[in-house]
Amino acid sequence: MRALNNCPAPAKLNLFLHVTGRRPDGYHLLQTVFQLIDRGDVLHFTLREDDAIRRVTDVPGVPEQDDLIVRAARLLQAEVVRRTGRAPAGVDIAIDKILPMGGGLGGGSSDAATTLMALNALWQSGLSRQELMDIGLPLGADIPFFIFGRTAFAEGVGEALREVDAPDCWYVVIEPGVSVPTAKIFTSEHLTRNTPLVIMSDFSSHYANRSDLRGFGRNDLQQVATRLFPPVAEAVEWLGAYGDARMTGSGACVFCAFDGEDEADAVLAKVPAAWTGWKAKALAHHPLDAVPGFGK
Ligand SMILES: C[C@](O)(CO)[C@H](O)COP(=O)(O)OP(=O)(O)OC[C@H]1O[C@@H](n2ccc(N)nc2=O)[C@H](O)[C@@H]1O
Ligand SMILES: Nc1ncnc2c1ncn2[C@@H]1O[C@H](COP(=O)(O)OP(=O)(O)OP(=O)(O)O)[C@@H](O)[C@H]1O
Repeated sequence: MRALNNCPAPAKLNLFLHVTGRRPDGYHLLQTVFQLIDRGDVLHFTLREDDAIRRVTDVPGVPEQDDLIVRAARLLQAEVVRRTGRAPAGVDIAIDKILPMGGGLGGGSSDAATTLMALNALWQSGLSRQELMDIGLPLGADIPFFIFGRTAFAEGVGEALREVDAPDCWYVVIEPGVSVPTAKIFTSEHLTRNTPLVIMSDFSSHYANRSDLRGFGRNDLQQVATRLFPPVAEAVEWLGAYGDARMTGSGACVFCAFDGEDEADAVLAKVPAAWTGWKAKALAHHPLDAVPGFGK
């Protein structure tokens, strides 16, 4: 096998996100539910004759050497060298980037996760899912989730994952047109860091017969982000007229759940022209999950 084309890197939504503490290294302890959705970037991998790792698509604002895709590929390549004493073939990586950066949709993390899974298959390196998750975590707190590949209740900094059921619903997502730097939100003096712990079954029982999150949890980062980025506040207020609108991750995107596609379409038709809006369906599994060799 010389190439793997059309590898999906789906986005995630944080259905709720509680900040429950802070570690001595400054990272925050979270409780969240990660939901995969059927919208994302698409990556293409072609092996090279030499051992170079190259991103062959220009991504505005992200130099090749800083790209999480390239950094993830290098880490896996180094791990293969450590295990076998031989460098695997280099790779050209192309990306169809559609997810906004600093959108809270986990785009960069998902790209990196797909890279680790695809190269594990192309190089036949045989690493387990857990080993790939361990390689990814230092690059981004959301990477282990994308490799885990199921709707997940997450704790720690997002790396302690348990599969959980969530409704098979539709989401309307609004991109308010700003990019939110995650670190700026977490370092704010206004961030509350002491939300009481919930237990996973609280979430499951709340969600048993409904798609609406109303009454369960919140996104603790939202208060800080809406204060710093007024367009995020405007999007929450606008979408909030149709249901429980919440921010995902550290923002900027805002989402709301709907039982049916028709309801989502009706709201989407009204999104003000100044914003980008789209719908997506909840995914219970990562689309690469069903492909053999991507992690075992
Ligand atoms: C907030 C979430 O979107 C929830 O899904 C993610 O945990 C953020 O993940 P991410 O964008 O991949 O962020 P990272 O690159 O890991 O971290 C960026 C910065 O955010 C802060 N950060 C991030 C995650 C976390 N649990 N605590 C933190 O304090 C740290 O200052 C870190 O330097
Ligand atoms: N392949 C990549 N795609 C997007 N961003 C990347 C990539 N590689 C590095 N980055 C950097 O990571 C930053 C965060 O991008 P990303 O799209 O993951 O944010 P996000 O959706 O807010 O993520 P999260 O929900 O994890 O906070 C970008 O601003 C960019 O500088």
